[in-house]
Amino acid sequence: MFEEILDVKGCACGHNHTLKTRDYIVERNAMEKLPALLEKSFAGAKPLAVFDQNTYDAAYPKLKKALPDIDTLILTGEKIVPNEFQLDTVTQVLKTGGFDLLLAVGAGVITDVTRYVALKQDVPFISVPTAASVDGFVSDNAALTLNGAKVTLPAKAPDAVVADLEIIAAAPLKMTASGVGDMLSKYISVADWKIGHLITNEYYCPFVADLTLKAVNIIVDNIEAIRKGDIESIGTLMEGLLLSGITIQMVGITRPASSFEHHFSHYLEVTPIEGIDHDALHGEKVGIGTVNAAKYYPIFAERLGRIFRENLENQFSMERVKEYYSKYPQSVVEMVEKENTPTITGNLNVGLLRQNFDKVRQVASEVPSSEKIVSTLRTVNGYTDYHQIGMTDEQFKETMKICCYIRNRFTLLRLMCDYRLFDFDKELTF
Ligand SMILES: NC(=O)C1=CN([C@@H]2O[C@H](COP(=O)(O)OP(=O)(O)OC[C@H]3O[C@@H](n4cnc5c(N)ncnc54)[C@H](OP(=O)(O)O)[C@@H]3O)[C@@H](O)[C@H]2O)C=CC1
Ligand SMILES: O=C(CO)COP(=O)(O)O
Repeated sequence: MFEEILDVKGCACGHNHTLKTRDYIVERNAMEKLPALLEKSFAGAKPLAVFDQNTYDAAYPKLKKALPDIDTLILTGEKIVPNEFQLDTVTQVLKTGGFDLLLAVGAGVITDVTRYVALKQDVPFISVPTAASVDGFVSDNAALTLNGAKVTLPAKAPDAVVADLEIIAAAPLKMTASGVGDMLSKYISVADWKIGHLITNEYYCPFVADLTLKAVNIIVDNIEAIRKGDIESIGTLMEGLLLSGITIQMVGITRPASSFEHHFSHYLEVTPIEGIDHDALHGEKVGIGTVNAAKYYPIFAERLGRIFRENLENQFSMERVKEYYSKYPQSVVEMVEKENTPTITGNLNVGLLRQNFDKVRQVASEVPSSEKIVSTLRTVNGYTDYHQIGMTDEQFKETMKICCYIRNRFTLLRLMCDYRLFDFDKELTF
C-alpha cells in the first residue's frame, strides 16, 4: 500500500510528492525486523531509543530482544508534555552520548519530542509507535507546548516506521478510540480545505485530499473489527493513521489533517479551564470536536450565502480576540496575536464564494452526519460528548466562540466568528 505512493510525480496539484519516510514495517512482529533495517539503512550508527515509562514497559522487552545493546532514555515527569524540558533532555543525552540515530518508541508526545530534536540536531529518526492513538507518526510537523502555548512546528519526518502490531494491539482501548477520533476529524478538515480552496484559492491537492479520505474510510469500514483489537484489525487502523500522516508529509502542512475540531482540542490543552479532564487524550478531544463540527457544518455552510447576499463585512478585530484570551497565560495571547496577523479571513474572495456557493454546499453535504460519527466512536467506546471530559454547556459555548483563533486557518467556524454569522449564545443546542 505504501510503496505505490513513495513517489507521486506530476500530481494534479502541480507538485511532485516524494515521501521522506521510505520504509514501512507494519506487522505482528515488526520489531524483529529492526536489526536488518538498521543494517541496511544505518550501518555503523549509534542509536538512542527514547521512551516514557509506559512505553518502556510496553515495548522495551521486544526491543531488547531485537537489539540487546540498545541505549535507552526514559523521559520522566508527572505528565509527559512535549515542552522545553523534554526537548532539552533528549538533546543533552543525544549530544553527550555521541548518538547519531534516534528511535521514538511511544505515542504522539514521544514522537513529536524526538522528531523535533532530530531536526534541530540533524540526525535521522525511526518512528516506533506503541499505540494507535494519533495520525502523526510519519508526519513532518511536531505539535509542541512551548512557553505554555501549543504550537505546530516543522520537524523531521521519520526515515522509517516500525509498527509492531503485537505491542500496539496490547495498548489500552482508550488509545485506539483516540486514534479513531483523530481520524474521523479528517471529514471536517478535508471539507474545510476544499471550501477554503473554492473561496480563497488556497493551495489544495485533490490527490492528498482523496488519500486522506481513503485513510479514514478504511477505519470506518472496519470499525467493528477494530473494536475487537485483534492484530489484523489494529493493522488496518495503523495503516489508516500512517496514511493520514503521509498526507501531512506530502504537502508539508497539517492542513489536510487539522481544522476547527483540532482547534477545539488545542484550545483545551493550553487554557486552564476549570473542571476539564486535562488527561483526556488529543484524539478524544478531537473526536468530541468532530461530532460537534459535523452537527453544525451544514448550517455553517448555508450561512455563507449571507456574505454575498447581504454584503456583510468581515468584523475580525484583534482587540476583541485578545480580550477573549486575556484571562489565559500571556504566552497563549501572544501566540494568538502572532498567528492572526494578518487575519486569514481577509483572503475570502466574495466573487468566488458567490460563483462556487453550490459547490460549497455540495462539499458540506458530503460530511457524514454527527449521528454517524457518534456511532463510529461509540463502537470503540470513544468519547462523543464534551460533558464526558467535564465540560459544561457554558464552557462549550465560550470555547466555540474563540478556539478558532488558536490558529490562522481558514475554517467554517472562523468565518462564522469573523462575519458574526452564528449567534453562539442563542443558537447552540445542547
Ligand atoms: N505531529 C503530528 O502530526 C501530530 C501530533 N499530535 C500530537 O500528539 C500528542 C498526543 O499524542 P497521544 O498519542 O494521544 O498521547 P501521548 O503521547 O501523551 O500518549 C498517551 C498515553 O499513552 C501512554 N502509552 C503509549 N503507548 C502505550 C502502550 N503501548 N501501553 C500503555 N500506555 C501507552 C503514554 O504513556 P505516558 O503517560 O508514560 O506518556 C501516555 O500516557 C498531542 O500533543 C498532539 O498534538 C497529534 C496528531 C498529529
Ligand atoms: O495536531 C495536529 C495534527 O493532528 C496539528 O494541528 P495544527 O496544524 O492545528 O497545529
